[in-house]
Amino acid sequence: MKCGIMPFSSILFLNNIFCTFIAVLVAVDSDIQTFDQLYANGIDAYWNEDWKDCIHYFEKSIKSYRFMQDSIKNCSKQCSSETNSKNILDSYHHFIVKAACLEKCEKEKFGDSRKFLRISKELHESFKQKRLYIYLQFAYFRNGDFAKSLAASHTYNLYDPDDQMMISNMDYFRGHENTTGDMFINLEALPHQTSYDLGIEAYNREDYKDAISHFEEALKRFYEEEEGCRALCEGEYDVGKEYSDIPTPFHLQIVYHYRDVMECYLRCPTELGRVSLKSSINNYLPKHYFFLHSAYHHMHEDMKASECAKAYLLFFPDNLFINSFLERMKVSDEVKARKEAVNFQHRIKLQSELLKYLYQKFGIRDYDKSIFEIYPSEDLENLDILKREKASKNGDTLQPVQGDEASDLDESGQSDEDDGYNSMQEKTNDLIASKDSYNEYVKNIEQKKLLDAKNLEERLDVDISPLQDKPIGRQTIDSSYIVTIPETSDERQSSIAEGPLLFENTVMLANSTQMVGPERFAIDGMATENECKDLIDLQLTGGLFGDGYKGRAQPHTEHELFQGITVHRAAQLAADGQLPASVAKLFYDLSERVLMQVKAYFKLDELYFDFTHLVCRTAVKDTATERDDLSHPIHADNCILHENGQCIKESPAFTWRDYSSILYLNSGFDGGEFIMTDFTARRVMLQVRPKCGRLVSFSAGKECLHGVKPVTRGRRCAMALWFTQDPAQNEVLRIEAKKILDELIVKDEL
Ligand SMILES: O=C(O)CCC(=O)C(=O)O
Ligand SMILES: [Fe+2]
Repeated sequence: MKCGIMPFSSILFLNNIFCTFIAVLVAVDSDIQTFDQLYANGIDAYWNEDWKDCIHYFEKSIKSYRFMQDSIKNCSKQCSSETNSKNILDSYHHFIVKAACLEKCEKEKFGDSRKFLRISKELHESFKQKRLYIYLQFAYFRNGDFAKSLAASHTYNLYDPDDQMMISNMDYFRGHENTTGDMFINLEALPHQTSYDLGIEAYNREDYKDAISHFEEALKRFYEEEEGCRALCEGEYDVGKEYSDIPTPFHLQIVYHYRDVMECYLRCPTELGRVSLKSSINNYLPKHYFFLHSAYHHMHEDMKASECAKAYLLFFPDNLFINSFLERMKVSDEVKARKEAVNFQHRIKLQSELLKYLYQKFGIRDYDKSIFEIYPSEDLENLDILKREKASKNGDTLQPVQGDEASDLDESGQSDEDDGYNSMQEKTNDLIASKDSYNEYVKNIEQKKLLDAKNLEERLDVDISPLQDKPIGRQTIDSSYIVTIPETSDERQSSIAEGPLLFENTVMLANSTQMVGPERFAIDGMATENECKDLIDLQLTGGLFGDGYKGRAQPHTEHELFQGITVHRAAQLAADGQLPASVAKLFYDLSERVLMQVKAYFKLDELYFDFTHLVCRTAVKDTATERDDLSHPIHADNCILHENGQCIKESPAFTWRDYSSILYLNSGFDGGEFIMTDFTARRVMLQVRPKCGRLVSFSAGKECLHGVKPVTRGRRCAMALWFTQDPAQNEVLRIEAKKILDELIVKDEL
């Protein structure tokens, strides 16, 4: 027999993994066959190009393996409930009862000989590593079973995305005319992960009811699987063989075995979060509780939200966000963390302590430390990032899809079925003070806008037809009625404010009406010249090229370089002594001031940070001054602008963002005006020239399509801030940053 395997798309040879398999036995139904017989038969058939037989034997191996695993899990479950020892970790009584029970149960399932259950580590590994699918995909393919071959390739590709052979197979399938979306089946999908993924999907859709039911199901399945995983840990150890060269007196043998079993136990929670060969979802179990807490809170089931919040704290007791939730809701001590989470944590703690004790007693120092770090550090920012990751998975964030314009919008720019503006109002209604009068006001503005838009349509003297074949959002033309917010604030001082100005030295530039649309304003004087200068210095010292755009330094245009820094990074740099703490603090404080002003102006009860970014756009030297692109294409901040003019709240948009602000830090560059367009995303209706301390703020939906004109000379710096009304989206890294800064300030004061 030759050891090798062929991909169907090339004649590459892969070392035959099965050459090293050791003979083991397994029994399935009454048809007793060894695993190696099944394999050997499968492989023989493979090389004889007898695809039917090959498939038959391999499928049977998979079935047998699953049957064996399920049986062990079931026996263990059954036998655990037969013993009721209080002190499970020590009780010999418990061992004897359970061992006798297992013996009986397994005998019933597998027949007389316990050796049927033996399976070599190598073979076990190959099952775990799904290597069978490498063979199967080819056998299916040659047997003419296109869909199954695709599914087998897909299954292995998910498990080992770096495997070149499977990558080329998948390329082949994707380009094939017979391929349909429903053929991409993961034959090894884990039910608990499937539920978890559905939960995340529902959560991102803001369908919290659905999210709850998926996450609850995922949790239930997680605990069942975790129990099963531990049962397999108990079942797979071959005493005597591993330690054959060491004298193994009774107690020592038990301890050695027990050590292996406990190591295996403690790996279970991580293994259950495994999505591929190299990656596992971080903090898989705690995340269930975080999302459940948030989803229940959205559904106003605050008791359940609190129980999940407390369950989350069992893993990460210092989480500021959850702690502040419990404080805010005044949750009493009577409310306890979810029971299953308490039990889980308790058991993990006991097992870890016992294993550590064992290592210590035996002087073992070179153990795998990660075993005790199941949930090593909180990556809660990743819950935030999780969405961002999803959001930017398809490349650029918030860039409109390219294509021809084919607008099916009505004159108001709103499509019938997707009225983001109204639904955002619905969402925030209960949060807005003096709701009715405010709504009345918004309705008036909206009506006025409709009228204006209609009138403008008739009066516009510009022809947009040459732009029709260009992607929406990348080019604009000025309307003949473009409103330019003046350079100096004096002309606008008489504007009527919608909410109060909070800070001294600030002056109103323009309110919503003057900015020709709902929910927008511009204010001057939010930062002093010195503050602007310090922040620009901070940006230039600590800013990263392409920050926020996956390191792409030219995310929007090849004519400019984009650099950014977050509050968290600024705080970290200050902690490392690379920046003055006072400047990092200024960044934090100034952004805080902006939030307060936005909240006051729009009369909001609650507003949270989603993301804050200090950014500079620098014109590349000798670049064209006559540019027909934009520094930042026209977009909305919480929906995807499609070529038909619709802006849909869907991934990869940051759908939870409700308000946006830009605090400008300088002038003295060419171009770079902030612009707002009408619903076509082509006609500029409003223009603001940046300058130090000038703040522009607006709602993040499709009612505020905006962008930046090309910066043709110099550097344009600004603080961009996005806010949300959803407490679950409160930016966790910012809370971290505050912690770092507070510590630094205290140190400075000492
Ligand atoms: O810098 C500006 O004026 C606007 C930037 C912007 O709209 C964004 O980053 O989403
Ligand atoms: Fe924006």
